[in-house]
Amino acid sequence: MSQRLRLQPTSIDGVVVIERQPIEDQRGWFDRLFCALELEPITGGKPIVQVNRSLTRRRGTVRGLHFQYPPHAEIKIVTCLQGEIFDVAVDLRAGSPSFLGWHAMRLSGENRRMLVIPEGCAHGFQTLSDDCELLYLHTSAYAPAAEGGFHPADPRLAIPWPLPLGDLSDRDRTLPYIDQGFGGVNL
Ligand SMILES: Cc1cn([C@H]2C[C@H](O)[C@@H](COP(=O)(O)OP(=O)(O)O[C@H]3O[C@@H](C)C(=O)[C@@H](O)[C@H]3O)O2)c(=O)[nH]c1=O
Repeated sequence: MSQRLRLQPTSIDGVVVIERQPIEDQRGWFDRLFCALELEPITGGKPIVQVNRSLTRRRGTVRGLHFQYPPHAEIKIVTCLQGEIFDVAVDLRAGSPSFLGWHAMRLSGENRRMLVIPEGCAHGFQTLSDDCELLYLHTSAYAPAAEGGFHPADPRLAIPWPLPLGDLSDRDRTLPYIDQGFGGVNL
């Protein structure tokens, strides 16, 4: 089977960039978004159990930083189908050598990059254009009672959002900063 998904590690264990290699001909293109076999090194064979899509209308909007606590911890594969975002994965895993470290990069409909957010890591993004459409693949179903989150402007993380923080949801506006006593997520 042809490889269409190229995996590139980052400095954070488990945070992986997936570069899609679409097939083009005179009609247009054919673009593989997921392949259980090619992505087995990432999912460890865990099935994708939910697929979600979101639209964010305004440039500068921030969503996040969100994660789910065990037993609903999830691997999340994030794709920007339309527009451009600044996407961030934050390592919250207890005992991780990169605890509270983060990886940030631009994802867009044009660059066809996807970011893998492993279990125990938070995810957030800022839209760099209007009308950004995202697609998420999840290894765990949405479990509101297991949701965790930290404020995107957390001073300990100091994430360099490219634009002033625009629209935030009511929930995200009230997310806490990381407490000094936070020991991380135990998986
Ligand atoms: C995340 C989620 C939300 N919802 C509901 C709850 C709420 O009424 C509405 C909007 O939810 P939120 O405000 O949490 O949506 P949003 O702030 O876009 O949440 C998302 O943020 C990014 C950063 C992620 O990584 C996603 O996994 C998810 O947490 O949709 C679901 O039904 N299923 C879901 O999986």
